[in-house]
Amino acid sequence: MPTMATSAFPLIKVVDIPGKGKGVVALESIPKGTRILSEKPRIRLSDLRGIDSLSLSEDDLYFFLSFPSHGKDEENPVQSRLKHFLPCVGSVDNAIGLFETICRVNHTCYSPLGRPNALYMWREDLKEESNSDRYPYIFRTSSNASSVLSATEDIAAMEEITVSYLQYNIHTEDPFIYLRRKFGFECSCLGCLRPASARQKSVERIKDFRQFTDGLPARIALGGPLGDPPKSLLDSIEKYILMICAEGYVWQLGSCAHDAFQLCAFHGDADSASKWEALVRDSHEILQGADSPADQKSQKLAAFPKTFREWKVLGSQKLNGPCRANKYSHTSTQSQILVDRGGPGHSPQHRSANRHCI
Ligand SMILES: C[S@@+](CC[C@H](N)C(=O)[O-])C[C@H]1O[C@@H](n2cnc3c(N)ncnc32)[C@H](O)[C@@H]1O
Repeated sequence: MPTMATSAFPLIKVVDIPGKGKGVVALESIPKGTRILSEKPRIRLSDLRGIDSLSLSEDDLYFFLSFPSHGKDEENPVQSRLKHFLPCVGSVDNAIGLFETICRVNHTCYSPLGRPNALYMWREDLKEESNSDRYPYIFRTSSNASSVLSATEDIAAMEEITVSYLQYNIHTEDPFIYLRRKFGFECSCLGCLRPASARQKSVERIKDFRQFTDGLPARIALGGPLGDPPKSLLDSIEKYILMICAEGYVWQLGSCAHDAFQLCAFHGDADSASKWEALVRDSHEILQGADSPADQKSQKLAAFPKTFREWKVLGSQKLNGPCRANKYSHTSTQSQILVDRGGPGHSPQHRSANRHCI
């Protein structure tokens, strides 16, 4: 497998990774936000059904068979492998591709003990070439589709590059069980090596988070004497942000911080609203790129919170910017992140009344 040695991309290499088959490591440090690689598929199918009639060259068949298979012996060896490539081959039109290097990237779960340091996505939907030097991870293709691998963390030289096959969505099922059922392998990331009881506690916290966020828009909009006092709701939002980030899902910070922004904007607190939305913007910059519509919207709201369409609809009240959630800004590294295993309300700091907020 080749080392990628072009000036456009950082140096990476496919190597053997104990217990996982092959994997990809960085040969130099890669700053967060870097586009590590964009790659066109080596083999592309319009959908999975095409696999039966696929005639592979000898080279391609050899390549296919170099991937691990978790299928039963009687299964078609190509098909049984394809099943396990699926996380990295989806596209907007459901076409399937097999990528020389991107398909070698292993998985890490989001957990209190770690998280992936990269993300890949298929950028077929974007039709122009990127002209952004500042945000090179935005890849736009004008012709054939590509899959793009971007660093979501600073990656050290010789560190393995991993993604989440479940993308950055939160899952309310134990990922170890889900991955075994769906992709046929037993994940050996640090989160999955925890005892089942510890993994189950994470699942419970994630369900609790999901329940809280599902009910949040209604609670924010209710406001006034019938609803939660806005300060205490804001406090709860921050506690849940801390909890879910401690579970490794740092990308949830963006959507929760936007909820907090709305709450402050509904109550006409420009200063606090702006600070919350700055966290949203940071999140979007890494995940979607600074020229994505989502990021441009949050840049504008952070700079001019009063342009929010429902500005001050619930009156005027001084609230708070982030007090501890800013620790999770994506300029932080994993090691700086506080792990709050107690969940909302369990830590004395969470209950402190006179907090100093940014
Ligand atoms: C898309 S391939 C990744 C490249 C693969 N390791 C190889 O040798 O070509 C997915 C397969 O890699 C292995 N794998 C990926 N992440 C893993 C993990 N966290 N723990 C154990 N095996 C993993 C599993 O065999 C999985 O089916």
